Amino acid sequence: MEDDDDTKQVEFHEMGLDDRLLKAISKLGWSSPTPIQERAIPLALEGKDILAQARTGSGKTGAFSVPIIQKVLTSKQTAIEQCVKALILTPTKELCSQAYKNILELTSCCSREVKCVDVSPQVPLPTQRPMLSEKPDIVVGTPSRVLAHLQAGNLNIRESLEMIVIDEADLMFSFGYEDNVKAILGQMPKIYQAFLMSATLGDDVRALKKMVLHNAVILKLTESQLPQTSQLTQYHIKCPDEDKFALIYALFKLRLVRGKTLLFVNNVDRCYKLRLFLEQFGIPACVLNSELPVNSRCHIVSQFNDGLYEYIIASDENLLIDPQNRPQDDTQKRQRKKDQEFGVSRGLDFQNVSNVINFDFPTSVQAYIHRVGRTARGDNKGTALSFISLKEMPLLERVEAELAGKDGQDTAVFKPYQFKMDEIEGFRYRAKDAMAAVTRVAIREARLKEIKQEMLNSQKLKSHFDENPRDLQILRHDKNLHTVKSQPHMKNVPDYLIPPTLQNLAGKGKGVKTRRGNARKRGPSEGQLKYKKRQADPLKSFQFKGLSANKKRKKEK
Ligand SMILES: Nc1ncnc2c1ncn2[C@@H]1O[C@H](COP(=O)(O)OP(=O)(O)OP(=O)(O)O)[C@@H](O)[C@H]1O
Repeated sequence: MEDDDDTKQVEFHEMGLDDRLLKAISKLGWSSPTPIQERAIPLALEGKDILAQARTGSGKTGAFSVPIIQKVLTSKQTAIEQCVKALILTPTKELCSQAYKNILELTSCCSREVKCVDVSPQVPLPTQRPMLSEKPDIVVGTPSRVLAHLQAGNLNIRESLEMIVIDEADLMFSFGYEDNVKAILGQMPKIYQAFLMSATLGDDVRALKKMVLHNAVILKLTESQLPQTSQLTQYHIKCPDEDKFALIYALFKLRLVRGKTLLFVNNVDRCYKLRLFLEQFGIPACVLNSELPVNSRCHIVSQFNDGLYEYIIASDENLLIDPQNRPQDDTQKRQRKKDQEFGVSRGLDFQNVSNVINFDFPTSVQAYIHRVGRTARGDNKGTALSFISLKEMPLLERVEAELAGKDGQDTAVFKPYQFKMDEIEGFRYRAKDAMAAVTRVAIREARLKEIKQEMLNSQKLKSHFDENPRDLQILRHDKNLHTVKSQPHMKNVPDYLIPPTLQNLAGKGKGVKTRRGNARKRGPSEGQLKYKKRQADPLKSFQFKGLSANKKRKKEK
């Protein structure tokens, strides 16, 4: 059954929602439902199964969370026993954490009545048993984690479960969850209400639909896969791979790219290569990839959302893996150090991202859509810029054909980014110098160093952070890795490097170094710098019961 009802806009307060839920919605600043919410919420409240396809960033999480919370609140009026009523499955831990947070926000005015837990964090199963034994109303998790709890007897849904959501449904099979989902369905009661949410409707979603839904309403929003050109501007710039580094250096230093920016590369090594390169020019960036512990990943995203970082270099390598080549058996899975339940570009709600830069062009159309969908979310505007080497051209053409074809845009999808590469010869020269320091060994060291550092942050200090959550705010993930030798002069841009046409745009005198400016401005003394550095390093500056971490370590020895 396809729903093509086209009547007037229905507002949240006309949906028969509980006042506490309406208050939380208003606290979130959601003045009106998005199109998918407007269509899905009333149908869900009627008890219909729903298959919803709507573009990335269109508010699908609210479309299933609002009716679930409403139904839980309604059932509380007559329920005698506390039980698990809804299960939300998403393919990555980050998405679990995001859905969980959204539910917490939506239940902020009824948090005593509606309990929700996220079981995705990779702690030992028994650690989560106590919270599941309280039979929370809503359980969020990845399919593998939920199944593990079901099999361990920590969770029982056979009698009580009323609703199941499969979010980012099109990823479930390609992330290898088919068997997990089947096994979970095998433990559900015969009658339940189900929601499948997806940005695309492919064969995998159709297969899931057969498995999970009964006579569902299909909400296929005929909007484009990405926001319209008035909201999202997509540029491309042709440059050989070796020029990409000089180009990004010039764009940042000349302030041609401003605001929070996500830079996508195609593998973990490239993350560190780019980070070490930028580090030499005094441009700090965080790295996000599947090797980092999940606590660090979630912390980086939340700090980025809080405005602590300007740049994140992300590799969405899981999305770029050909589904045919995903490791199938357990041995293979164990051999891969990377977290299979990781996804940077899928569904993650990075907030207020001004720019997405495809430093490396993604290897599939879907990966392009999901990366670029991290900007221009909700009703915000955004820019996407793709660097294209000659060998990446066919991929760009595929994306262009797909977006132009499906979205029916009357203008070209991509605008050429007007930039004269030959005007940045000086940047190229410096970039070459910096690249010489970014050796394979430096990259390997940086990768190892960061993993070690992040493991320490996320495990050893976890209990400290649990007790002192405010300290977590000052723990930074973008500090210099120091695996390449830094040359202080590289951090500044002398006048002669700035192309004449860009002298004004580059904000000369506002951070871009001029000769006079240098002479006048004396930096902090070495001692001041050391003190600042020490203060900025929570591992050194934390106070454990009146002792600094270092002193404590020494004392323990
Ligand atoms: N009714 C609304 N009004 C304004 N903003 C909203 C509304 N509903 C959701 N949002 C905001 O829009 C952003 C995107 O929402 P959400 O993450 O649910 O999108 P999505 O469709 O699930 O995207 P994806 O497919 O990438 O997961 C979020 O920041 C969310 O807070």
